[in-house]
Amino acid sequence: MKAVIIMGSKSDIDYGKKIAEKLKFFGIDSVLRIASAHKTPEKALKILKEYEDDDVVFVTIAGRSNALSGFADANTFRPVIASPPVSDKFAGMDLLSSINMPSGVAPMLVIYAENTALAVAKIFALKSRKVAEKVKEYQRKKKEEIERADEEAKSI
Ligand SMILES: Nc1c(C(=O)O)ncn1[C@@H]1O[C@H](COP(=O)(O)O)[C@@H](O)[C@H]1O
Repeated sequence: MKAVIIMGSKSDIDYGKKIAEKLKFFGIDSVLRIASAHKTPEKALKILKEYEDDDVVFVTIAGRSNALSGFADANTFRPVIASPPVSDKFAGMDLLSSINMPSGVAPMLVIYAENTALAVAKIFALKSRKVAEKVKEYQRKKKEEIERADEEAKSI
């Protein structure tokens, strides 16, 4: 059970590390790899094949024009979560390249590191009781945060 985080460039490394860090809360190991569908498609394919026989979820991080996520999804039977780094450059329009896929290509789009880790965890929770319990704990904590915030807001 592992998340394979494939980044399109070394420039995505901080975002990749952030997802890896968030996955630790759920008890999920991850590995960080770099390959670009635009620039090194053979390498991207090799990475997919390297892990595909294990129980993995692929997370693809690709800014600007996201070819990597669709490419990855079309070439593996494992789930692919596209988690493009959000950028306000170019009016945030990079995100559009992660949405409208050709038929038969279905990477799941989730943005932000924490949400991406949660999505990975929910997939693994299908098989692991331990991960399922961590997801429930996570959700409990989120609800408690809102309860606390509400109490504070009331007394302003
Ligand atoms: N979107 C893609 C792909 C791809 O989709 O194959 N390869 C690199 N990139 C992204 O382009 C941005 C700049 O990449 P460079 O550093 O190579 O210029 C990065 O966010 C990367 O993920």
